[in-house]
Amino acid sequence: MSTPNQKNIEIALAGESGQQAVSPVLLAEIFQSYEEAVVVADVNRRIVYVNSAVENLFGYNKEDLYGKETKVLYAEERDYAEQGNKRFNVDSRKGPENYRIVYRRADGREFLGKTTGAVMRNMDDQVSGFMGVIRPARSAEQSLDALQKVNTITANVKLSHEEKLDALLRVGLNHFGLEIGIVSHIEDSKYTVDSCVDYNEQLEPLTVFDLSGTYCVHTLTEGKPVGFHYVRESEIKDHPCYQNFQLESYIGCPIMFDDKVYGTLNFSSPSPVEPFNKDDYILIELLADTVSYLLFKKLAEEEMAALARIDELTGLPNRRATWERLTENIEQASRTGLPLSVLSIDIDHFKNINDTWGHAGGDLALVAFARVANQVGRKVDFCGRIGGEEFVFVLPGADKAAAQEFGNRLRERLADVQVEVADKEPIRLTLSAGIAKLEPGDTIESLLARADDAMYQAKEQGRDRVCL
Ligand SMILES: Nc1nc2c(ncn2[C@@H]2O[C@H](COP(=O)(O)OP(=O)(O)OP(=O)(O)O)[C@@H](O)[C@H]2O)c(=O)[nH]1
Repeated sequence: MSTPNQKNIEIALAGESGQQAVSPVLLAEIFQSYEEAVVVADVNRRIVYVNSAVENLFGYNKEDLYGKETKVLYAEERDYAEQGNKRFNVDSRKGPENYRIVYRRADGREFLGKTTGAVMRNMDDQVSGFMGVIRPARSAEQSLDALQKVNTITANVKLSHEEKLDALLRVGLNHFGLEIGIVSHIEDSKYTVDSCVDYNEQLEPLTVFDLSGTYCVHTLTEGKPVGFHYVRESEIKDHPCYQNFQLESYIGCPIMFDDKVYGTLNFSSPSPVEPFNKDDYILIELLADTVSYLLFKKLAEEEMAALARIDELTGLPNRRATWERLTENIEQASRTGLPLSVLSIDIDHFKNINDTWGHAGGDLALVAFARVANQVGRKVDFCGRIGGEEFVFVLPGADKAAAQEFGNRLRERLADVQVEVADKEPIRLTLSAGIAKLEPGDTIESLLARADDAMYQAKEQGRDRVCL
């Protein structure tokens, strides 16, 4: 008796000559009772036959699949294309091969499948179709696959910190078959979503919850990975997280940072899942360690970047940072139309200070100037060290008169300072400053050049003064 699929298989298996290598009816009968999922496709990679195991594994009815490209079974379109290039094309001479592919079920869940695939040829040696036999990988193999992905993600220099976290969360979601992945930051009872992937697109980063309203409270109490696969059937069914969000499944692990709890890595879903096993707990611990490493790396990079912008001696913004901030201020002033003035400042007779009090004394004098500069400026003002004893003060919102008043106040405050040096008279400092106000068409260079000119005037006129 012929099955409804027989015609399709005949077409797929028969070459143009119509000669068949093996009876399609026999194939269908064998595969029907086969425990592993068998997919047969024609030369265009369209599905012509699936057995019952495919229906179970992928959650489709056979009829839904016939005529569709095998792409429908793949989680990643890229994998489908790659398989086409490698194996499932008419030029392929390779025999059966074993490989691993992430597949997607009808309900969207993904799984790793060990696959044996081959090109089928008829008696005339023409490609008559493709066949794949698929077995879901066992948990340990899936964990290994997830770990390989984690490795690839962390090693990828092209990904930003945020992209890496996003990719790691997706690895966890795929592995555990859950829908919401979160990196949380927890301080006291405040639970803040640092990063998240929510397949239902409801959760946003920076959302804040009370820790007691999340399952993570259990994770932190235990201090190790904790999982609930079916909350309704568990002892925590009265938990506020279940009452409020009906999350049936959860697996979470503390993220440790500098020997303290930073927060948690957790995955959850409104649907129950298979019970979590030992490998799952090992995997989430490794994922949490990876997140912790990424957080540490980001912090270290931020510190390095900040250090590269700070003058080591005075703690003021260095030349590079001064340029960056002044560029921002100029852009802002051009946008708002508010005035912006700068002071070019040079400490007077500094060579003499070095000669008299030594280089170390000169350094102390520079530090003393920086302290005064920080005290005199408003929050929006900033002073940068752009050379040895040369500084630039940037005053957003100040016109020339306000800048002059400010310069004189700075001069007077500096005059009050005595820099104590062991066994010597204290150092007293004066400064010469020149003011320039931002004009339309100014660049940093033209603005600072005018301020420098005014500063040289102040030097020429006898120092310890502010010139316009
Ligand atoms: N102690 C110390 N001295 C520095 C530093 N950077 C530059 N200098 C010195 O600052 C002095 C600057 O001197 P000059 O540019 O000749 O000018 P000046 O002596 O300040 O004289 P006027 O600017 O004309 O008032 C030089 O002797 C530099 O060696 C530093 O980081 N520490």
